[in-house]
Amino acid sequence: MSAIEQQRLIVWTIAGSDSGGGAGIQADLLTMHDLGVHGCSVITANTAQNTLGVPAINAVSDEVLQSQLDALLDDLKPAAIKIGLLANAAQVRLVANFLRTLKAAGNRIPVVYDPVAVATSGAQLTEDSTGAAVLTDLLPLCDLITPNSVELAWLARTHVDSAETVLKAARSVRGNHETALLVTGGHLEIEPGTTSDLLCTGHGECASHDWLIGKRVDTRNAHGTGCTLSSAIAALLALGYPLKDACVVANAYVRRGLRLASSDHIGAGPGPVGHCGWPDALKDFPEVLLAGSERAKPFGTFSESGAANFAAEFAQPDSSRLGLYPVVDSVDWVEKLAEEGVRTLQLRIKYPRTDLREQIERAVAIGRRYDVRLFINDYWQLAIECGAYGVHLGQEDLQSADLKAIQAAGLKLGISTHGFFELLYAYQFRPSYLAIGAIYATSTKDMSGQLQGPQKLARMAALLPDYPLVAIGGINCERASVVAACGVGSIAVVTAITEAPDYREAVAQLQAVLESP
Ligand SMILES: Cc1ncc(COP(=O)(O)OP(=O)(O)O)c(N)n1
Ligand SMILES: Cc1ncsc1CCOP(=O)(O)O
Ligand SMILES: [Mg+2]
Repeated sequence: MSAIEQQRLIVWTIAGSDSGGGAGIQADLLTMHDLGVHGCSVITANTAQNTLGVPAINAVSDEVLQSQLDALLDDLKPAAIKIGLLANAAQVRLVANFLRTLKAAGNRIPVVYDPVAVATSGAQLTEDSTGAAVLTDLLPLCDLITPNSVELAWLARTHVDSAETVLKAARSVRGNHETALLVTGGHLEIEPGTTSDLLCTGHGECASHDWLIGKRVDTRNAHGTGCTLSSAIAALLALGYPLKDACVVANAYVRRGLRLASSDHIGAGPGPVGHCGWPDALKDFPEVLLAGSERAKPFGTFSESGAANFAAEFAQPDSSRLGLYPVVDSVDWVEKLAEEGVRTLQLRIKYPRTDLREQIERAVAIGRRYDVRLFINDYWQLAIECGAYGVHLGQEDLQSADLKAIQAAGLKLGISTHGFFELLYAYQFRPSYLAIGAIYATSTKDMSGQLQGPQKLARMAALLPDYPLVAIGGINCERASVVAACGVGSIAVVTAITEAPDYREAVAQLQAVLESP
């Protein structure tokens, strides 16, 4: 392969063919192509179907299924696997054996299983005994399974008709496995006018769940949404997106397809969801439900203690472009950079001494003198007491900090985010700015597993074009113009200034990049 050829990642779909072209293998390959990966197909059944129903399933034999898997493994190794319709328990066991062998050989390939059991038309697509085989053989080998509420009820052998019963059934299906579970909510309406997907992740003490709420798209063209969602997640996992990010981006991809294909007419029945490219509009993305908000009540996740500290809609800064934003660890640096005309600064003290309050007071006084937007990292109580311009908090601080007190004191609030899921989560607080990082590898802080890169940054920034956004992590004078072109109005740096041979020169260069039109 020459240096300019780029290897396209391969994603397999092990699923049924939909002769109507709306779901199954056909939807999967369209999705994978749309998201920039190469899709390979392993057909489990040649379903005869159109937009009105499914006259026949036509499962392939075990030999036919195995031969496709073996052929692909010889030459087209996957970066992720999506599994859809498995027509009977024997197919479940065959695919499970195949995955087990792959894993035993040391392959770490993400597997997403969409347990297709019942078509939107109501047609049963798999044999009854399949469910039990899924739970014992296949589920433990998957990273994520994505049932809709009907499929969840089928797997859990229970009735699912409310937030509470969805959560209970999801927990019973997951059992003690690490497999994450995303229950798609198209069939249930927990909050009027919306769809709610339940995402269960983590394991043991770290198990948690999130509700993803999206505006319901009024369309009958929803055929193939489950297949499209799961293959989009597989494609995104192959591309290196973390699971929660892959789930919210795939959710948006499907809702974009529903919105843009809503007026299509294909067949006499419900037509297929569209495959309409990367989701770049915030309106297609779900909102992440916050436990402290009133809205969480019908979902059973409302917590009185969370609500006591909860606030949203923080004071906006005087400009949505905060410009060059050095993050420094001493009052001396605050003063030197204020003297250079830097207008946004953060005091980030990770090893506090006994005179922490005094340091913050001095920094605040300098900030006032030079008209600097001075943010204090972590120490929100001292920031309030000393009258700082604002506070910068990490995701984990959002549970413990008293957001009501920060808001009541009129302080601005900046929140760190690392990817799409956290961006959507933090946006629910409507902070004064959202920071996105780490853009590049950095020696200042361990950010392994949280690197975004400029393409992802640009995709995130496109969702909030007018919102104050700050990029941070590994940014230096050479990289600053690429980062600024991603659509952020501010760049936060530590070492690009504190370790520069001439910090004045670094400030001037970085400011020039941010101020150029
Ligand atoms: C502008 C900006 N963005 C991100 C961070 C990181 O904050 P946090 O997640 O709280 O981590 P620590 O800085 O506390 O290690 C930041 N400080 N500033
Ligand atoms: C505090 C922080 N948060 C995310 S990356 C980072 C460090 C940025 O430092 P540098 O600009 O030296 O890479
Ligand atoms: Mg912090």
